[in-house]
Amino acid sequence: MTATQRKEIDLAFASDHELHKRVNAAITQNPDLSSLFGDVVTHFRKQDSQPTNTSFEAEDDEFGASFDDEADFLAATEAVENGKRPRDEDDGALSLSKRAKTNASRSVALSNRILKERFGLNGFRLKQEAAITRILDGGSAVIVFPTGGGKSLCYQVPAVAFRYQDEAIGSRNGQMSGITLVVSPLIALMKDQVDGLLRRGIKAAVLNSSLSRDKYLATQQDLRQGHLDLLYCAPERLNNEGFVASLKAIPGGIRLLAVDEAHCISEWGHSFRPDYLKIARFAKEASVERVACLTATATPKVARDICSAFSIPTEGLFTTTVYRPNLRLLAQSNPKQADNVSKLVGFLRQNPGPTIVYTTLQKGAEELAEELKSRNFSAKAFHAGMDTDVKMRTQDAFFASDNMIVVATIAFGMGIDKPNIRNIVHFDIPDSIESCSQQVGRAGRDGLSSVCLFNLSTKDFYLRNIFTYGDRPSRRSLKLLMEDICSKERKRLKVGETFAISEYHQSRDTDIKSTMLSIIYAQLELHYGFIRAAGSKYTEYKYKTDNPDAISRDRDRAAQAILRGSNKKKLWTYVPIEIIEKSSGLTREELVRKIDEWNERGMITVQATGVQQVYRLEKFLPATKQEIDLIVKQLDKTMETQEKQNLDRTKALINLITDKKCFSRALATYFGETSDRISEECGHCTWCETHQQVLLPNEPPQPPNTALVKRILDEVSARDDPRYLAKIAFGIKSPRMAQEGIYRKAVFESMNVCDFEDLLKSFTKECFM
Ligand SMILES: Nc1ncnc2c1ncn2[C@@H]1O[C@H](COP(=O)(O)OP(=O)(O)OP(=O)(O)O)[C@@H](O)[C@H]1O
Repeated sequence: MTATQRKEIDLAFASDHELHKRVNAAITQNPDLSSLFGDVVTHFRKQDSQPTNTSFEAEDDEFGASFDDEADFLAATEAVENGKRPRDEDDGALSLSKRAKTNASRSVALSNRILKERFGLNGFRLKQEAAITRILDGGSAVIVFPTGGGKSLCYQVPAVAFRYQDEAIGSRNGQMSGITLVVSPLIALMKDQVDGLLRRGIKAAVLNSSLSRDKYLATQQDLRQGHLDLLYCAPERLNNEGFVASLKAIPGGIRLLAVDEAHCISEWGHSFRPDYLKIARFAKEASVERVACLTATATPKVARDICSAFSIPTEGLFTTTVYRPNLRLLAQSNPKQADNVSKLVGFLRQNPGPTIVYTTLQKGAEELAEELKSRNFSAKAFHAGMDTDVKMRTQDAFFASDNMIVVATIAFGMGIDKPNIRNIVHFDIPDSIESCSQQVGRAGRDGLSSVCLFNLSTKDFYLRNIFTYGDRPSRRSLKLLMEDICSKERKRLKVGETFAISEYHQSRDTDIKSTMLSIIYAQLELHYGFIRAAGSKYTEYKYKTDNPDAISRDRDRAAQAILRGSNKKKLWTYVPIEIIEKSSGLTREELVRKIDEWNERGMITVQATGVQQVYRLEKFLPATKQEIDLIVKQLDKTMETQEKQNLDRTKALINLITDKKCFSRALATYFGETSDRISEECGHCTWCETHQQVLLPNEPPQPPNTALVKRILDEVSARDDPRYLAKIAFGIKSPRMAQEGIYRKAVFESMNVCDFEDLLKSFTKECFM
C-alpha cells in the first residue's frame, strides 16, 4: 500500500468520526428538544448549501401545470361516490377496513389526474400505477424500481391524493387529512424534492439540520395545523422524542410513511443502518396507516426482510427488471498495477461521452482526475471530503456537459438523473453487487447504448478488507463497553430514568468505531430492550459577544447564574451548563432558554459542543458478571456474522465477474429475476462477446512472518487483545492505537500482504499461550 492510500484510509476513518459528529449534531439541531431536555439548542452552523440542478428542477416544463380547478376535480370524484358518503368520524381518523373501501378504479382515475395536473406527466411508468393504487386503497407497498425509475411519485401522488379522497368520501375535513412522512437518509436531496413539490403547489416541508430556527418553528406550526401534505426527515430524527411526539399530534395522523433506501433496514443489505430498524417500530407506535418502502436494489432476501419488518404481504411487492439491454457490461483484469491508467485512457478515447469513474478512496479520485486532465480529458474529482461549493460546481458542470468525466467515490451519484451518461467505470471494486448495480444503473437512461467497465485487481481486496476488518470490535472492546454501560451508578437508575453517553469518549475508551457503537446501541435497544434512544444534548456552550454590557444588565435569575458561573477566555466565554445547574438550582431548560434568548436577540453568538446521546432505561441493565459476559458473547457473534457478510458480498461480486457466464443474466438472477426476457446470453457483456473468463490476478496472501510477529510483540506491550495486534500488523487504525502512538512505529502495517485471519490466529496464540 502506498503512503497516499494509507493517508486516504486515515482520512476515511477520521471522516467516519466527523460524519458521526455531524449526525449527532443533526439530531440535536432540532430546537424543539426543549420539550424533552429543556435545551433550546442554538446553532450557528453554516447552512448546507444544497444541490440545485436536479432532475425536477431541470424539467421546467413540468412546472407549468396548474391545479386550480380543485372544485371541478372534487366534483368528478364525488360523482363516482354519489350517495355513498359515510358519516363524519369524530376524530377524523378512519379505521383501516373503512379506508380500504375506496375502490381501485376511482383511485386510478384520481392518481392519473394528479399525475397530469400536478406533475405535468402524461402516464405512469413501470408499476407506478399499480403501487399507487394499492397505497390509495389502504395497502402498504414495497417498491423496487431501478435508480431513476420514478419511485418518488409512488408516494408523492398519494400524498396529494389523500385530501381529495377524504373530501370525496366526506370522511374528514381538509385540516384532518394527515400527512405523508418521508424518511430518507439523503438530506441533500430532500430539499430539492421539497423545492420541486412547492413549485407545483404541493405543500411540503423538510425538517433537518439545515433549517433556521424560524423556519423550523414555522414548519412545526404548519404541522400542528394540518397544513402540510408531505414532510421529509432523516431516520435519525425518529430518535428524538420531542419530534416523534409532534408527529403523533398531527391532525389526521400519518396517512403514509414513505421509507426511502428501504434496503437499509435489512441486515443482509449492503448498507444496513440500525436507525432503519427503529422506523418499523415507529410505524406501529405512531399508528401509521400504511407504508411505502422504496429501494433500487433488493435481493429477494432483502425484499422479504423489508416486507416482514412492516408486515407487508407479497402482493404488496412491486419489482421491475434490473436488465438493461442498452448497457454493455465489460470487465478486465490488470495483473500489472501500472497498466490500470493507460488501459482506462484507451477505453475513454474509444468511448467518448459523459462518464463517471468510481474509485474507493478520495485521494485516489483526486489523483486519477489529475492524471486524466494531464492527458487532455475534461475530468474533475468528486468526493465527500470536498467543499460543498466545489462539489456543486462539478455536479452542475457534469449535468451541462456532453464529454466530462467525474472521478468519484460513492459520494457521487445519489440523485444524479442525467440521461446521457455514456460510461460508468469501476476503477476499484465496489463493496457489493448491489452498489455495483446501482452505479451501473446511472448509465444510458436515455436508452442509448452505454458502456460499464469493471476493473479487477487484487489490491482492491486489500483496501476493502481494511474497511471490513476495521469495523469489527474485539471481545475485549465489547467487554469494556458493556462494563461501562452497566456501571454501578447506572445500575441504580430506575426504569424510565435517562442517562447520557458521549459516544466520542466511549469510542476512544473502548476502541470501538463510532459507527459500530451505534449498531451496538441499536441492538441493546431493539434486541435486548434495555434502553431506548431519547435524543441527544450538548454538555458545553460557549458564546462571544460584542456587547457584554447588554448581557450583564440582564437581571433575570438565569442570566445572572450564567454570568456568575461562566469562564471568560480570550474570545469565548465558556458556560459549564451542568455545574451552573447544580450551583444555581435552576433547570437546564431555564439556562439554555436564556442562552437561546440572548442569541435570538443578536446579543451573542453561540456554539454548542460535547454532544451526548440520551437513553431512557426500559428495564434493568445486566447486573452480574455472567449476565454481562453472555451479552458480550452474543454481540461478538453478531459482529462476526456482519463481518462475514461484508467479506462475502465483495466475494460474490468477484465471483459474478469472473464466472464463465453472461454477466447481465447473472446480475438479474442475483436480484431474483426468473424472467424469460433475458436469454442465456445477452450478447453485450465480456463473457458473451469473448467467451473468455476474466480472472483475478493470482497474488495469494503471504503467511505471517515470524520475525515480524516477534517484533510487534517486542514493541507493543498489549496482550489483552489479539485483534488489536493483528490490526497493527495489517495496518488498520483504531482509537486505542492513536492513544498509544502506534502509527509512528515501523511495525504498523508491517504485514499488509498477509491474510488478516492468519494474523489473528498468530497473535491469538501469542496472547493466550
Ligand atoms: N411516469 C413518469 N413519466 C415521466 N417521467 C417520470 C415518471 N415518473 C418519474 N419520472 C421522472 O423520472 C425521474 C426520476 O424519478 P425519481 O427521482 O422519482 O426516481 P427514483 O426511482 O426515486 O430514483 P433514485 O433511485 O435515483 O432516487 C424524475 O425526473 C421524474 O420526474
